[in-house]
Amino acid sequence: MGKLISKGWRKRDARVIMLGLDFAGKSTLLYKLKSGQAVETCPTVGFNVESLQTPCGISFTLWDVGGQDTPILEQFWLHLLDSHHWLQFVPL
Ligand SMILES: Nc1nc2c(ncn2[C@@H]2O[C@H](COP(=O)(O)OP(=O)(O)OP(=O)(O)O)[C@@H](O)[C@H]2O)c(=O)[nH]1
Ligand SMILES: [Mg+2]
Repeated sequence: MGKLISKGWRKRDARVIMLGLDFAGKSTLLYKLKSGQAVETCPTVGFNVESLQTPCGISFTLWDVGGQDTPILEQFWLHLLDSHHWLQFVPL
């Protein structure tokens, strides 16, 4: 995200998908960024979505995807793979 906030970046909004194994700390990071505080989390079923704005006016939509294998997560991946719109935000 630091790169997006740097001077040369002109787009004013970004969508970020947070991926990682279960218990890696994704939701903790999401809510820390959102509220500035460490919050107690539960294992994510499906995904959490939060929006936040930096002081310099860049909007982020953060998708925190649960690391555990669930049918909801499978649906999410199918939706992601079906959508070129989302694929452009997946780092390679
Ligand atoms: N020591 C330490 N513990 C952390 C840190 N970040 C998260 N945790 C703890 O790790 C556990 C899992 O954190 P979550 O944020 O729920 O992990 P997650 O990646 O969202 O897990 P899933 O939702 O199952 O995919 C929690 O008990 C957190 O308190 C960290 O930086 N240091
Ligand atoms: Mg989680």
